[in-house]
Formats: sequence, C-alpha cells, structure tokens
Amino acid sequence: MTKRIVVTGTDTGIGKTVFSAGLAGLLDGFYWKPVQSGLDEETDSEVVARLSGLPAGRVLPEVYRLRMPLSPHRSAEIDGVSIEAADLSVPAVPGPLIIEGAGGVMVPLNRRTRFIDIFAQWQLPVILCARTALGTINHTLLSIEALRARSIPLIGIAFIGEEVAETQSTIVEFGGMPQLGRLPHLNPLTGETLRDAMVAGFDPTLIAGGD
Ligand SMILES: Nc1ncnc2c1ncn2[C@@H]1O[C@H](COP(=O)(O)OP(=O)(O)OP(=O)(O)O)[C@@H](O)[C@H]1O
Ligand SMILES: C[C@H](N)[C@H](N)CCCCCC(=O)O
Ligand SMILES: [Mg+2]
Repeated sequence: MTKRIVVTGTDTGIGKTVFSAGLAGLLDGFYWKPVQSGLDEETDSEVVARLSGLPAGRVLPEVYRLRMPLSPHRSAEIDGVSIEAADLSVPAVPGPLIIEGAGGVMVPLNRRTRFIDIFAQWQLPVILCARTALGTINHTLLSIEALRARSIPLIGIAFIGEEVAETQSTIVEFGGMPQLGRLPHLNPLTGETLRDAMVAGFDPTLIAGGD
C-alpha cells in the first residue's frame, strides 16, 4: 500500500490542490504542503482543510510560509529566508500522506534546488496532474520526461477538466504512463461535489496499490 504520494503538475493553477484535497479525502489520509508561497489569499492547506472533509489535524503544518505569491525561490528571497532542502524531510504519519509541490516540477526552491531535485531525493511515487485543454500534450510529456530522467517513480496521470479523449489517450501513449482518472471542473466546488467526483473518477486501489 503506497503511503506517501507526491502530487505535482504541469503548471501552477491547474488544480493540484483541489485534486489533493479530493485524494486525501478518498484515501482517508493526511496532506502536507511543505512550501507555501502566497499568504494573502486562502492557502493550499486551508483549501484542503475546507474541501477534503478530513479533521483539522490531518493537514500538517507547512515548513516554509512565504508572503508573496511567486515562485518559492523568489518569494523566499523577498522574505529574507533561505529554503534548505535538508528541512524538507517527509513527516511520518499513521496513514496515507499526500504531498503537494508548488507549480510544475522545475520550480526553484532556491538558486540551486528545484522541486524535482527534492522529489528525486525522496524517491516517493508521483501523480502528475495535467489539464485536458489544448496545450497540455506538450506540458505533460515534458514533465514526464523530466521525472523519468531522474528515475522518479511514477504512479500515473490525473487529468483535470472536461474530457478530451483524444488528447488524453495521446498523452498516455507517448508518455507511457497510465491515466488514473479525471476530475472534471466542478460548479459548485464543495467538499461534497469533490468527494462525489473523486469516487466517480478514481479508483483508490489503483492509486495506493503499490509502493
Ligand atoms: N476540479 C475543479 N473544479 C472547479 N474549480 C477548480 C478545480 N480545480 C481547480 N479549480 C480552481 O482553479 C484554481 C486553481 O486551482 P488549484 O489551487 O488547485 O491549483 P494548483 O495547481 O494547486 O496551483 P498552485 O501551483 O498554486 O499550487 C482555484 O481557484 C480552484 O478552486
Ligand atoms: C504562487 C503560486 N500560486 C504557486 N504557489 C507558485 C507557482 C510558481 C511558478 C513558477 C513558474 O513556473 O514560473
Ligand atoms: Mg496548489
């Protein structure tokens, strides 16, 4: 049973947090966002606490909380903080842990280290979130290639958006990575609609079935 899963994506703002909230709820697990950049709006951890249906203690505290909604390396510099890879060791929790990065895989944490370098150190299995809309084939295949080049274990792709079957199958064929499911755009987006969409769209044993 996979206990610790990294959720990354092809870009910022594509729905990783909403998917992570749904997944943490589906697996009755925990959620951890190690680096949060942007504190004026609702943070990712707050969104997950609101949407996942999990008790408050299942959302673990961030290690770095940076004020500006920018790439973490820049946000940290503005706050006068240095993000240290050594501080990002994965917490032990008594259940499945969903770990969310920030933005896409190449996003820098400082002038030397990107998220993908931390993922390579962790060697935890990764779910890649990808939009279904035009432009996603390029972003998704590049992300898969970068993850593979570092021998990072891959679980599969979680598509987000309306079904575009041809695009999705093209990504699966070229990427050689399975489609785990699809989370549609939800309106309204509530804890209840998210839970129902996750149950309808994803098989938890396919996701958490092997480590
Ligand atoms: N399935 C969905 N249905 C409805 N709205 C969604 C869905 N997924 C994402 N959104 C909305 O899109 C916006 C961006 O989503 P989200 O915060 O999950 O992106 P992200 O990939 O986690 O971004 P970041 O890189 O900042 O962590 C939010 O306003 C969110 O509510
Ligand atoms: C602020 C934003 N919501 C994310 N937390 C960080 C996204 C970083 C993206 C950097 C980039 O790829 O240009
Ligand atoms: Mg997010």
